[in-house]
Amino acid sequence: MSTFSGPVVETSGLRKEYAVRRGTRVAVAGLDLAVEAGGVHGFLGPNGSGKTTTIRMLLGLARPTAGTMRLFGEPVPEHLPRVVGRVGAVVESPKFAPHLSGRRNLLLLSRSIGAPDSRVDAAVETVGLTGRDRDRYRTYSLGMKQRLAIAATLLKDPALLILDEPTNGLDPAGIREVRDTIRTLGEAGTTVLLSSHILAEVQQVCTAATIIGHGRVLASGRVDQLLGAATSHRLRCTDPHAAAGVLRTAGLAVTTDEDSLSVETEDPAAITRLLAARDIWVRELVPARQDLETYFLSLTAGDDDGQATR
Ligand SMILES: Nc1ncnc2c1ncn2[C@@H]1O[C@H](COP(=O)(O)OP(=O)(O)OP(=O)(O)O)[C@@H](O)[C@H]1O
Repeated sequence: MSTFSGPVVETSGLRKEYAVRRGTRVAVAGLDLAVEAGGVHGFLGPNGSGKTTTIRMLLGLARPTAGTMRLFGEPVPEHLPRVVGRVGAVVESPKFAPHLSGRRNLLLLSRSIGAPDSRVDAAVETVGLTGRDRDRYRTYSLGMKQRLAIAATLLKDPALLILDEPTNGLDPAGIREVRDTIRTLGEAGTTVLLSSHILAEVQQVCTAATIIGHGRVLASGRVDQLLGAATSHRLRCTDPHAAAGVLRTAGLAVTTDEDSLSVETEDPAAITRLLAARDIWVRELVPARQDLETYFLSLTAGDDDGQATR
């Protein structure tokens, strides 16, 4: 095992142009990406913003026009053979034999890569297919098929797992199953790079995120830092007009909005304390935390399709 301690995935000035009939299409336009070890890193952007192209380049499936990429510190694609054993990826739906059970499919795969059969049990358990693993693949729901695809990548016990839109086409139950699997993997120490355009889903599992648009990074960092601390609180109380005066006198920033107030403070207990002392009673006090979706929309506002332009 290497003692490498830098970002697990790193790209610098990564660019990909496709020749199209009327010139050149820029799919990735100078992308600087850094994914630190451990946890789930969301790779987020609207349709056509360059996520799949970036992932394909990292995996040696497409050749960059310019820029550099590293996996575990090794330049890729040049040294991909050195690191590929540590990388699992679900980019397209893998082919499983429909008449065989999920378990049998995994056993065949694990033997083909020389992994011990015990890995199959571990993988089945991690993706939550225990109890259904002996059923035929063709009887699986889409969510189960997607989890089996993830299980297949776990057979080589990867330190980095790259998942491209793994919840695409799934119903809410399937999305939840796959999300739980991803969360389990991240908590177990696997670094997961998870591409998606469904922000609300991603927010629930990601520790860090990179948001791209037009093939460029718009924002990157820990999810809690991207969203900022919740300092804004929405307040409903018995006398909003008097409450606004009390809170402003105490030095808090207050804006009024019909029957509720918006109050800026890092200590919401102070609001209840100040108002109770003046016989004003709080009915509702809710932190108005920005969610990733709102943040994402504010960054990508005005994009028709997220595509890069020259
Ligand atoms: N083989 C190709 N030839 C020409 N253009 C391509 C090719 N592959 C991708 N593109 C274009 O590159 C841009 C980025 O596509 P890409 O699939 O990487 O985006 P994405 O962020 O993964 O989108 P989605 O969420 O829809 O999967 C798009 O404009 C797409 O049409």
